[in-house]
Amino acid sequence: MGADGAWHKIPLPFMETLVVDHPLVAHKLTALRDVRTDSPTFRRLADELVTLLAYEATRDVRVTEVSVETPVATARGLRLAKPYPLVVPILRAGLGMLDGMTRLLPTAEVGFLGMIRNESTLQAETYATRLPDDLSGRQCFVVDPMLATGGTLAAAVQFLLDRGAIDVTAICLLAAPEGLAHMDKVFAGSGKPVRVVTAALDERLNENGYIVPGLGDAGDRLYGVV
Ligand SMILES: O=P(O)(O)OC[C@H]1O[C@H](OP(=O)(O)OP(=O)(O)O)[C@H](O)[C@@H]1O
Ligand SMILES: O=c1cc[nH]c(=O)[nH]1
Ligand SMILES: [Mg+2]
Repeated sequence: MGADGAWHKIPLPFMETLVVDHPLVAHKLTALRDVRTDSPTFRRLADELVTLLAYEATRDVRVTEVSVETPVATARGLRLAKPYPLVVPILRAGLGMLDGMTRLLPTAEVGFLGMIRNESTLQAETYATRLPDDLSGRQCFVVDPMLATGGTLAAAVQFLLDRGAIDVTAICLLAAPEGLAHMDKVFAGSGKPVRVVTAALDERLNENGYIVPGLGDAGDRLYGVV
C-alpha cells in the first residue's frame, strides 16, 4: 500500500503506476461508468475525479523555498518552482480533465495534442500539436481519461520526451493491463521517469479495443455524441 493506504502500485518492470484508493474516487468512478449517467453529469464527475487523482499525481511537483511576511512574523515556506509544469490534455476527451488540473495548478502552462485512434487499426493519429518546442527542465502532466492499447498515450509522451521533458506523469481515469504493458515496453529504456496515475485498473480490452468493463467512449460520453 502507498502513503497510509492512499494508493497502491501495479507491479511493472519499469513504469511506476499508481492506482488511487479512495472511497470518493470509487464512488465517482462508479457513477461515471453507469450508462445511465448523462453528459452534463459525466463532465462534472470527470472534472472532480481528475482533481482527486491530481492530488496524488503531483506529489513530486518541484517546489522552491521562499519566505513570506505574515501579519505576525516571517514564515518560511515553499512555492511551485519555475519553470512551471506543462499540462497537456489530449483532445477530445482529455479536455474534460483540463479544468480540474488547472484549478489545482493554476500557474501551469497548457499545451495541446489533438489525437484520434483509428478505430479499424487502433493506431493513434495526431491532428493537432500545440506544444512548446523546448521542454528542457520541465515536468509534464498528460491528461486523458482512457489508457486502452496505450498507443495514444505512448505517442503523446514521446512528443514531450522528444522536446526534452524531464519527467512525464499521465493521469487517466481508467487503465487497461494491455495499455500499461505497452507504455512500460515503450519507455523502459527512456532513462526518464514516466508514470501513470489512475482511478482503476480494469480487466482487459475487448475485440474493438474498448476497456472492459470501462465506461464506453470517453469523448462521446463527455460531449453528448450518441
Ligand atoms: O489507448 P488507446 O487504444 O490509444 O485508446 C485511448 C484513446 O481513445 C480515446 O480517444 P479517441 O481516439 O476516441 O478520441 P476522442 O478522445 O476524441 O474520443 C481516448 O480518449 C484515448 O485518447
Ligand atoms: O474504452 C475505451 C477505449 C478507448 N477509448 C475510449 O474512449 N474508451
Ligand atoms: Mg473517443
